[in-house]
Amino acid sequence: MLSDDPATAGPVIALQDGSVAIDGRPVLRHLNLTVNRGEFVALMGANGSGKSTLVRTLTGLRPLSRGTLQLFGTDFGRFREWYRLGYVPQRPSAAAGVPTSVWEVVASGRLTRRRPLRPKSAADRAAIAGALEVVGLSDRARHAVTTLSGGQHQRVLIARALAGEPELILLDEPTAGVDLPNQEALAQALAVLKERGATVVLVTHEIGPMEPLIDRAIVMRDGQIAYDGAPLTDADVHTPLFGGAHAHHHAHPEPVSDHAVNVSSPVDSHPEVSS
Ligand SMILES: Nc1ncnc2c1ncn2[C@@H]1O[C@H](COP(=O)(O)OP(=O)(O)OP(=O)(O)O)[C@@H](O)[C@H]1O
Repeated sequence: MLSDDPATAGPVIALQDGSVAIDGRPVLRHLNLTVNRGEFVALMGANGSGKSTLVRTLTGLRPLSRGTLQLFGTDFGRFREWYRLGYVPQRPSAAAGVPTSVWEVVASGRLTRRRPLRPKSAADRAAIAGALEVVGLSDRARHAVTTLSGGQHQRVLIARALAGEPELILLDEPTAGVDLPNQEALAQALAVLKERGATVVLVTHEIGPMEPLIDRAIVMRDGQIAYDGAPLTDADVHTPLFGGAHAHHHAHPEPVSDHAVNVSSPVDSHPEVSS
């Protein structure tokens, strides 16, 4: 999946002085963030601190109002290699509309790899089957996604991202409202990605079974990076770093989350994140 080409040896994400304003209100303020190839980063912080906005900015769903962003060494404005990114949004959307099978949702993750109007290749089929296996849902391939639990649903979305064989995967609270067995299945899927050398940015409120995977923790506070360093534990979440005793996080309620600030994509030409 990864090449040893020296041209791809630099940081996967390089954000400099990045600011984002929503309706004129600053939501991200002067962020500097470099993520190197193969790092597994936990992005943490109190509710409303800007984690989702940062992830959306990194995928192009939210434009920067100031600063520069490079992905894989390419200026964001010139970046076209969307197949190198996988994105699992906060809000589960796989079941919207007509009942779609698990296999179809995962297959949609191959869209940016395929040339239009071509039948799926053997490589496509192998990638789809492999992604379902990684998340432990091979036996559910023909089931309608509407029949799945919230945790299984999240695993389908992760399989969709995996099917595109991304080098960088961004996941926005995949474990929120998910029971422990499903969290463990998610952790196993992410461990496979990590072994393959992928770079992972994981927004999370609780670390739980992800703990052994995490190389680096970033804590957001009021749209800025309050901490960037060694991995934290779930106990650290109650420290002032996270906004003090009155600003504890709460996991989003079942099913998974129904986030009030869901945004639609202002970037039409971005099939991997807009479906
Ligand atoms: N579409 C939007 N319209 C208005 N305000 C928004 C929008 N999206 C985000 N915000 C605001 O930006 C700030 C950061 O929100 P964001 O969702 O990025 O935080 P978060 O750290 O991901 O929070 P959570 O843990 O609750 O998901 C919040 O104050 C939020 O209200």
